[in-house]
Amino acid sequence: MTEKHIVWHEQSVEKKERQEKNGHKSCILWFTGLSGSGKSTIANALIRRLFEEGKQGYILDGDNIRHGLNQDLGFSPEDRKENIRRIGEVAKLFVDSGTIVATAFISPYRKDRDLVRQLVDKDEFLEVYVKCPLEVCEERDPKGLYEKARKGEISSFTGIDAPYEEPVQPEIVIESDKVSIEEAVNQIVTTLEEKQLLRR
Ligand SMILES: Nc1ncnc2c1ncn2[C@@H]1O[C@H](COP(=O)(O)OS(=O)(=O)O)[C@@H](OP(=O)(O)O)[C@H]1O
Ligand SMILES: Nc1ncnc2c1ncn2[C@@H]1O[C@H](COP(=O)(O)OP(=O)(O)O)[C@@H](O)[C@H]1O
Repeated sequence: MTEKHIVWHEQSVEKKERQEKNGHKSCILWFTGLSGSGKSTIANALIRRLFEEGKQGYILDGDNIRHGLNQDLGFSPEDRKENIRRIGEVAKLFVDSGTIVATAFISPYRKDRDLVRQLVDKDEFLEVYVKCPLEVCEERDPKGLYEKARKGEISSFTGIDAPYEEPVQPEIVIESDKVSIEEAVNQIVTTLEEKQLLRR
């Protein structure tokens, strides 16, 4: 690789100072799960709850990011890897800004998720597995994509003809076919409290 003449610049305001000002720690809540499992719905309900309690939160959502930052990427394993790598780097910047960032990407490959985990401190990454049987996701089919995938109109669709690797030791498991959206939010808030992330 050619030498890159670039130097890391420290900022005048540190992460710790931002966290102190916000009154809570910052972290990545990495939602993963099949399309239609409820990642986006639960992340939105959570960030709304945190917002109403005066906490700084933000969502990075698969569909939105693929409209802009990652519009050059498709759904091959290599493109999904690059998708997750870039999101990981962006999420890390949000952590540095003092924000609780919720990311809602299928992120089907364990290795790609683990690479993001390694980007931040140990207590700054929480994997949130939104577990939901394929049949339930397919029945929900909020965007009609499973139907298209079954008809062969979309190829390499996760759960149909592309793999999803379940997390091995996620910090949080939400069984979205068994708990309500509100219960899911409570479950995440409880974990954040237990890990002392909602305090300075
Ligand atoms: N082939 C294929 N496989 C899976 N998903 C597909 C595909 N094509 C389009 N979509 C739509 O894109 C959303 C998933 O994007 P992600 O960036 O989360 O995917 S990944 O993490 O890179 O695997 C996913 O959105 P969610 O339903 O929010 O998960 C789909 O709406
Ligand atoms: N307990 C639940 N948790 C999350 N979503 C649920 C739940 N029950 C039903 N749903 C519905 O399932 C769909 C999930 O879609 P979405 O949040 O876009 O999933 P994803 O982001 O994982 O693709 C939504 O239409 C949502 O209203």
